[in-house]
Amino acid sequence: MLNTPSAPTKSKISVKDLNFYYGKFHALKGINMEIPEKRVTAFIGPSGCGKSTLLRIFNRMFELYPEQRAEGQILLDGQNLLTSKEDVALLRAKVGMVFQKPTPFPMSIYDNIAFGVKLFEKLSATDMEERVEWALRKSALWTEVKDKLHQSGSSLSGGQQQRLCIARGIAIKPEVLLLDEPCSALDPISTAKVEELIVELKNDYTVLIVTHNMQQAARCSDYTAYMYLGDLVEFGPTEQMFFKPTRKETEDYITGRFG
Ligand SMILES: Nc1ncnc2c1ncn2[C@@H]1O[C@H](COP(=O)(O)OP(=O)(O)OP(=O)(O)O)[C@@H](O)[C@H]1O
Repeated sequence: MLNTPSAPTKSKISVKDLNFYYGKFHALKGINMEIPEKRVTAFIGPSGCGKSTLLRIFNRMFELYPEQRAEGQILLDGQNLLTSKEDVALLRAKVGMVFQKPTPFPMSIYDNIAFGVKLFEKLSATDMEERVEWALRKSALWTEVKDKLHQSGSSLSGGQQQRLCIARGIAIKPEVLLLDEPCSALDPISTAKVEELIVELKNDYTVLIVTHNMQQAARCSDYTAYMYLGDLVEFGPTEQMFFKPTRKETEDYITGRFG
């Protein structure tokens, strides 16, 4: 069953004439798109088309590397985050990211979540306990870990670790959550749990997900962007992209005739 976006929603992120370079390599070419608020937008396309590159621009991750350069505008609620003077740590509190491989910090389950919250908020011990429980419940992990909050995060299974990373990401209450192939290291049961969670998260967050798994894009996303060789080929409601794409290239990719 494909998702049909419910009521239309306002744009959370506007991408305008975005070009991106790794040194001289032109990796993203004139991308324009409006990413809807409180919806799940999936980025699909063959390996190397620029999906992860685009995702990492949304929280300025690329700035860690001096040879990487973005031109154009990315407006988050109207503010260009590429030129904003805002501290990058504050941007990353608003735009959280979860990576392909689960990356729990080498500390307890509880501290994995409390650590990031402490950077941005001064909470009493009781409020912190509530926040940790809230994030773990939202991430569908609470019942599995509530009796072992002080055990190491790395003692959890891969799927539980990934849900812990999602809990850590949402505990600081971001507005946007970036998920870069969050299920690629997970078994089918854990994948199903994370997918359910993604659908749940859009009640509160704008979710952007890079995935190689077309069924996953179809199951979880409201909007889908198909990319190829640094171009955004087509972007629209997921149902339309899967059943009535306007571009032949999209249809070929989605039906597996690509390549
Ligand atoms: N650090 C880098 N330096 C130079 N080129 C890079 C770098 N990272 C990515 N690229 C190139 O940029 C292009 C886009 O890569 P990107 O990782 O964004 O693609 P992708 O669609 O996410 O691929 P995949 O699905 O395989 O993860 C590719 O041609 C890649 O080789």
